[in-house]
Amino acid sequence: MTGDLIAGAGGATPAPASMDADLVVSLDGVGVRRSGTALLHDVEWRVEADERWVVLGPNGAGKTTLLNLAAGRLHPTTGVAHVLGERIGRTDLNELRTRIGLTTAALAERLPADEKVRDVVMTAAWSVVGRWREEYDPADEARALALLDQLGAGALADRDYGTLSDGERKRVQIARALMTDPELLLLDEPAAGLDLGGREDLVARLAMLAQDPDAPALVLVTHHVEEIPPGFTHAMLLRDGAVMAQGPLEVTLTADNLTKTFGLPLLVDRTGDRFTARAA
Ligand SMILES: Nc1ncnc2c1ncn2[C@@H]1O[C@H](COP(=O)(O)OP(=O)(O)OP(=O)(O)O)[C@@H](O)[C@H]1O
Repeated sequence: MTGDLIAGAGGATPAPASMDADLVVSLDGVGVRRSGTALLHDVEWRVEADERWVVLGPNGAGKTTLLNLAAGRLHPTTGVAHVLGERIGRTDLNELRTRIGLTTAALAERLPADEKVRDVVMTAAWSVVGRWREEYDPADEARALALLDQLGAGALADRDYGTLSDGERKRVQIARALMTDPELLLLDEPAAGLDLGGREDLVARLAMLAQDPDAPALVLVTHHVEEIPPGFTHAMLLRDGAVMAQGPLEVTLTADNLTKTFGLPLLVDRTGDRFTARAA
């Protein structure tokens, strides 16, 4: 992967003068409530353009809710959320969303099985799924093919999306999320359901993206420390909608913090730039 295709974090809309222009996500005392339940409470979070964050926590911790906030798909119930310099609730979210790449299981389900892989990627330029009558520039097609190449999926460009393996689909989904040259890339459990080979291949590709200085700011949600790609810089640990710990990876991903987050005694080991965790 070369990263040539990924522009830096320059934005179409400048951040308000009071905000640090390098701040991609800024949450101040953010809470989200649904049906009387707090899905997130009192979250303080700053993501800078050159940071690569992993969000870890058990089922139901609020990880997807946090990602949806960062994607501008959800309004905070309390507190203030800025994404790419825009205040959520006071901005045109459709415009903002074109500046954010997002992969989630729910979005993946909407991709048509009979669509050519190259079109699955290219249609992101129009924020649509399923090619219809949109006019595509040859440059769009070239970009889609180059992104597929970059993700190791170039040979799949003319296949029907529905014929791909889970691992191949994940790579195509990431290429699609990068199509609009986003300033922020959000990945919700990209390695879920992959076998060991598929996971390691994806981790290696995400590591290349993470280490590319021209890549967008990255936020990756996972349940497993084994899935943290080398090059990720920060971690946010969530439990029951509350932040248990956050900060630079090497000081945040401790046995104590993971034990607190997952609610059982855990040991964490680091080998080179990879992590493993197991019950103590
Ligand atoms: N609209 C809603 N109304 C009520 N509760 C909700 C709503 N949406 C989510 N929740 C609950 O909020 C909690 C956090 O959900 P969220 O999907 O953010 O967790 P998660 O950390 O991503 O979980 P998982 O790892 O299982 O995907 C869960 O208990 C979920 O059931």
